[in-house]
Amino acid sequence: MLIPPDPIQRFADVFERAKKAIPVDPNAVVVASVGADGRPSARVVLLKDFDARGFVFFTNHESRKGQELRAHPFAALCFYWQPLDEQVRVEGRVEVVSSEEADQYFKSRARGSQVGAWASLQSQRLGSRDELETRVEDVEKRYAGGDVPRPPHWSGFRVVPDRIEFWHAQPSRLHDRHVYLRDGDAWRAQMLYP
Ligand SMILES: Cc1cc2nc3c(=O)[nH]c(=O)nc-3n(C[C@H](O)[C@H](O)[C@H](O)COP(=O)(O)O)c2cc1C
Repeated sequence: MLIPPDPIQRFADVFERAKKAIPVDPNAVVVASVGADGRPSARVVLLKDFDARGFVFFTNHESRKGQELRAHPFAALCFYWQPLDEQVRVEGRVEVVSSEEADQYFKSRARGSQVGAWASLQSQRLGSRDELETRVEDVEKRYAGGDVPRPPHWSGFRVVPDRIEFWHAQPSRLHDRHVYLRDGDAWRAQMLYP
């Protein structure tokens, strides 16, 4: 098989197929970060945008992942689309998206999610559900009758890829692995043993 030259276009093609095959959250992706002690942590987020600049998700920048990614700005993403028998791994440096980009996405969110972004001290210890509900009510009161602004601690991270790997299952169990390594402005593709 000839390896397609552009991994971003290839991702776009696979993602289109994933959206058709998977009714719920086809954009769910595991993101791994590394703590100050060198210990990795991983969780699922939703991919909200991607293009040649990178892969974007939104979160609380004071959360565990937020603190880790700001202190050590490298991440690994891992998509697995079972109906497609396809895994895509993306690695690279992490940047914070522009305020305009974050504002634009925040405005498109449901009001409940906007309120939640203020009310939730994501990843901090929560004493009780009541405590959380009281915080939600307080935020609702504060912004009653008006728009909910984007909290300063809530924004997007863009993973700027320097390595993208496509893994595709083969019936022989000798699966296909194509890795793309960034080479200046271009990509260099090679196969890997499965
Ligand atoms: C399907 C799914 C989608 C999720 N999407 C997001 C998301 O886009 N942003 C986010 O901050 N957390 C999202 N979460 C919650 C995270 O997995 C995680 O619990 C939370 O961000 C706290 O992670 P941390 O303590 O490592 O920072 C999602 C969870 C699931 C299961």
